[in-house]
Amino acid sequence: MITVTNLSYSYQNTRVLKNINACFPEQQLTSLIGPNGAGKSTLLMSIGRLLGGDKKCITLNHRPISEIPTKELALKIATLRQTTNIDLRITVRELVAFGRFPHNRGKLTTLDNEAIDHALAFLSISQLENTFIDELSGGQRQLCFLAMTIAQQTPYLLLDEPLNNLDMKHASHIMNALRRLCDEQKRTIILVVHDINFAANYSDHLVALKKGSVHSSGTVEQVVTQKNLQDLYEFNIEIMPSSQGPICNYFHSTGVA
Ligand SMILES: Nc1ncnc2c1ncn2[C@@H]1O[C@H](COP(=O)(O)OP(=O)(O)OP(=O)(O)O)[C@@H](O)[C@H]1O
Repeated sequence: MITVTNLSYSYQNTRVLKNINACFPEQQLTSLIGPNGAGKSTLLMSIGRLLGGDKKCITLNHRPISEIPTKELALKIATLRQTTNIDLRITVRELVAFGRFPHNRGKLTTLDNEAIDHALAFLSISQLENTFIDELSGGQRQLCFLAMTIAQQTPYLLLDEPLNNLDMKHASHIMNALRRLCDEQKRTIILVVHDINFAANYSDHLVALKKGSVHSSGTVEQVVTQKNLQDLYEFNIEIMPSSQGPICNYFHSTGVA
C-alpha cells in the first residue's frame, strides 16, 4: 500500500500540493482525477520520487520511500511521465529494453528479452518492434513507452496520462490491459486520467484533487456522483447509469453548476 500523509510541495515559492492525505490500495487501479493544474502530476511524480523535497510522508508498505535505495525502488516502482519526447534514433525494441535496466544494468539476458517480448505482445505492438520510434505516430509512441514501463515488471506502476494521443479504441485497449495487470498480475496502478468516463468505468478507487488539495476520494460509487463532480470541476455533469458503469455527460454544459 502506498500512503501519503500531510504531503505539501512547492515549485519555487508557489505551494501546489497542500497537506495531501491519500492511500492507494494494493493490487487496485486508482485514478487521480481533477481539473487542470490541480496537482495530479506533481503528486504522482512525488510518489515516484522524481521530485525533490522531503518524502518521509510517502510510504510504501509502511516504509518511507526516502529510505529505499534507488536500485531497489526501481525494481518496485515504474513511472511513465507525461512528456515522452526523446531525441534518439532507436527502435521500439531498444526503447522497451530500457525498462529492463534496473534488472540488468545494461546487459540484456534471456529473461530480459522474454520480458520485452511479453510487454510488446501484451499491448499488441510486437509488429512494431523494429520500427524507429521517431517514425511512429503519437499514439503508437505512447503505447511503446507504456510497454517500456510494463517491461520493468514492477509491482507498482505510476502512469501520467497514459491515454494521451490515443483514439477511443486504443484508449480502451490500454485500460483493459491495465485492468488485466491488476486482476491477473496483481500489480498496483496509479494513473492520471482526464476522461472521467474511463476513470469511472475502469478504476477501483479514485482520488480527486482540486487546487492542490484532496477534494474527495473513495470508490467510483462514492466519488462519481453528480454533486461531487460538479463541485470538483465547477461544471454541469449529468450522470447516466448503464449496465457497464456510469456514463458522465458533460457535452453542451454551460458552465458552473
Ligand atoms: N516545473 C514546474 N515549475 C513551476 N510550476 C509548476 C511546474 N510544474 C507544475 N507547476 C505548477 O504546479 C501546479 C500543478 O501542476 P500539475 O502539473 O501537478 O497539475 P495537473 O493536475 O497534473 O495538471 P494537468 O491536468 O493540467 O496536467 C500548476 O499550477 C502548474 O503550473
